[in-house]
Amino acid sequence: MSKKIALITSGGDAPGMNAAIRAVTLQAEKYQYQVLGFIGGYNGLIDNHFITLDCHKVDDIIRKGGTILKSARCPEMLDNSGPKRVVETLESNNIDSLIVIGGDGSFKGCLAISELWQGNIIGIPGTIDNDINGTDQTIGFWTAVETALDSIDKIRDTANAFERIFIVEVMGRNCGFLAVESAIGSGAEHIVCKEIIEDEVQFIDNLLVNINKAIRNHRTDSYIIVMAENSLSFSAHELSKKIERYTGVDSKAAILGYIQRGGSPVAPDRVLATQLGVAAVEAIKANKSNIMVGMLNNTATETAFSATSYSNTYNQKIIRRLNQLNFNLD
Ligand SMILES: Nc1ncnc2c1ncn2[C@@H]1O[C@H](COP(=O)(O)OP(=O)(O)OP(=O)(O)O)[C@@H](O)[C@H]1O
Ligand SMILES: O=P(O)(O)OC[C@H]1O[C@](O)(CO)[C@@H](O)[C@@H]1O
Repeated sequence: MSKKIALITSGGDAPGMNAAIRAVTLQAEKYQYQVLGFIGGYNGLIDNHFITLDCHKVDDIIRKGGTILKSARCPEMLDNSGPKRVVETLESNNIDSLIVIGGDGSFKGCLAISELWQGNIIGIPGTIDNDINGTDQTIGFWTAVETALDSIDKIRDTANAFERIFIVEVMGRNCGFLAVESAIGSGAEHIVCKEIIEDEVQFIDNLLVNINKAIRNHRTDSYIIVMAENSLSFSAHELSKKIERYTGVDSKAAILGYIQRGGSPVAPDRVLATQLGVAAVEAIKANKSNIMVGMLNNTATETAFSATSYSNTYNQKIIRRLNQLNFNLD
């Protein structure tokens, strides 16, 4: 049966989104399904702004960062008018399926649409935060870790030269995975993320004592703390000042910011994006709806949108991961 698929990228852009767009388009062509790529996330669906995707449009985009369909946040989706206008666009174009590449916020948008529309809605997890239940990794995560490692390695050089303490803040919204893998991969001395903080005052007291001890014992020339954004009630700069006052050692903060969202996707992101793009079209072919496709333990999985939100189970997952690798949590 012929199908007409609407495709968007939504929320924070992530390296590998283009690879997923390519995979959806090529797999759809295999079945002679048509794919309309709407521009700028849900805004494109509200404004009926799209391009037709085919093998020529997705040629050579697998290695490119960003998203050829653009992405955005769309506040209108948070009240009734947004989903209603999306459905008007879907119906006026005779679309029967919608694929959304984005984070768990985007999947809440899918749920809102599903209350008004009977078509097949499939999600593909794309966000650098890796904050989605139902997949071990999200598209873009490993590229963001690589970018963070590249920066932290450079910070280490100057930190060693000046024997300084550095706080390196990474993204992640409210999730510590990006901080965890960046800290482990860079050989950082410490990590700060919400999931390991029970009592902030106590946590900071321990941190200060540990840094002081390490510095007095000359265990390392420099001391790097990888901190997830939004993990404390104060900024990375304020933390560096506290540390400097306590230890008497020069301390600096470096906020990595948006560079983590860019760049050519690394191999694991390209491969995951390709697998999930194909899986999304297969799910449509099998007449499935309201699910996100993902990979758990190298096995393709499907998770109801309602179960994709980042949850407290991740606290345990993060602590286990750090303990497994003998990472200092005190
Ligand atoms: N509760 C909701 N109901 C309807 N739509 C929503 C809801 N939450 C988010 N959306 C829609 O999804 C868009 C993207 O959500 P959000 O900004 O949370 O990013 P995300 O998809 O979680 O990705 P990332 O975390 O990588 O930025 C929002 O701008 C909004 O249009
Ligand atoms: O691009 P914006 O809207 O400033 O959003 C930034 C947020 O998006 C992300 O890059 C992806 O969710 C987060 O890590 C970060 O907190």
